[in-house]
Amino acid sequence: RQTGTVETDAEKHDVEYLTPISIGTPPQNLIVDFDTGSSDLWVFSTEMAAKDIKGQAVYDPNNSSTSEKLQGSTWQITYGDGSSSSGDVYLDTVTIGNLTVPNQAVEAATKVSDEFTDDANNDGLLGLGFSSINTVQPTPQNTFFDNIKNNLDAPLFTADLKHGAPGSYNFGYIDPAAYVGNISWTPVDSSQGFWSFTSPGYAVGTEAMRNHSISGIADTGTTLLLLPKSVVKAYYEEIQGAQYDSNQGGYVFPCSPTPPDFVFGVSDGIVTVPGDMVSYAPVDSANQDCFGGIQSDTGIGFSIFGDVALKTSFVVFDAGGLQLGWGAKN
Ligand SMILES: O=C([C@@H]1CCCNC1)N1CCCCC1
Repeated sequence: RQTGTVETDAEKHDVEYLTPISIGTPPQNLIVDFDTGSSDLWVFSTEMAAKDIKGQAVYDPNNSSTSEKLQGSTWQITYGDGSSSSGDVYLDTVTIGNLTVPNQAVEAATKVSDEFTDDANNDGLLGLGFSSINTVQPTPQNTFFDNIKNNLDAPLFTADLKHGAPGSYNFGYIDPAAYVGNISWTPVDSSQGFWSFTSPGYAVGTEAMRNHSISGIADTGTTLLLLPKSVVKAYYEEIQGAQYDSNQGGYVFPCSPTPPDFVFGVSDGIVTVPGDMVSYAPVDSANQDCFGGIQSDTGIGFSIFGDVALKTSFVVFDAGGLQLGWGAKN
């Protein structure tokens, strides 16, 4: 039985968190976005048109003595923000930190949408959702975590994402030095392939908790905290000058004073998103108005607890107990 750890770094404004992995023999080093909201491990590859690659590292299966083409298999994924990618599939050795899966399905991209081409530092995605939503056809493939979880001391991983500082993903153990107090546990519904849970309520600033349950997914691959329209409206009503700005595509408000905290319940505990983390990023160089880190989940059908929520906590993704644990960071 094993455990592993790997450092993850925040891009500008914590828009995404990028983590090094290696693929093949000899190892090819790529830096990818660990995404608990999807379940494909796909990478930029030598099979793509040169015009679609702008600075990314690529996987070259022909340069790996351990790659094996999964004949006849293809994949295609479209994300909630409209971005997409597709390609074919190899089995190859994948290593994260000190953990290795010898025959991991590596989805080599032949095409990616502009959002990925224009994201120079991101070489692909590593899905940490449930394998039931892997897009490989005709036979869906397992995620890295599903392939290794039975070799781990415990079938779980943890995400310790930080604001503008390196964080870490750990596999197989809960680091007692990473959190203080008790971890609040809540059951996960994995039927849609996501780490889905229901928060019993929320509060704005120092107000009393409102009994308004919010169902959503813990998604390390989504930047913001996307909540029901009614909750978002109640929050921004407490900020002088906050308004929905159709040009920016979301709520914008004066960068100072610091907005109120947003608190949401997790079973017997609470998670506090500090006001200065709700203030996501200035909308212009004048730095007067800020784009909100809390926006509406309209049209998705459930909320998305993205990085704005996750980076406040030490989060345990427990596939054994099918539960999420939220702990206060040390
Ligand atoms: O495409 C996504 C997200 C996009 C950002 C990265 N994580 C996956 N989904 C999650 C929400 C429901 C629709 C699918």
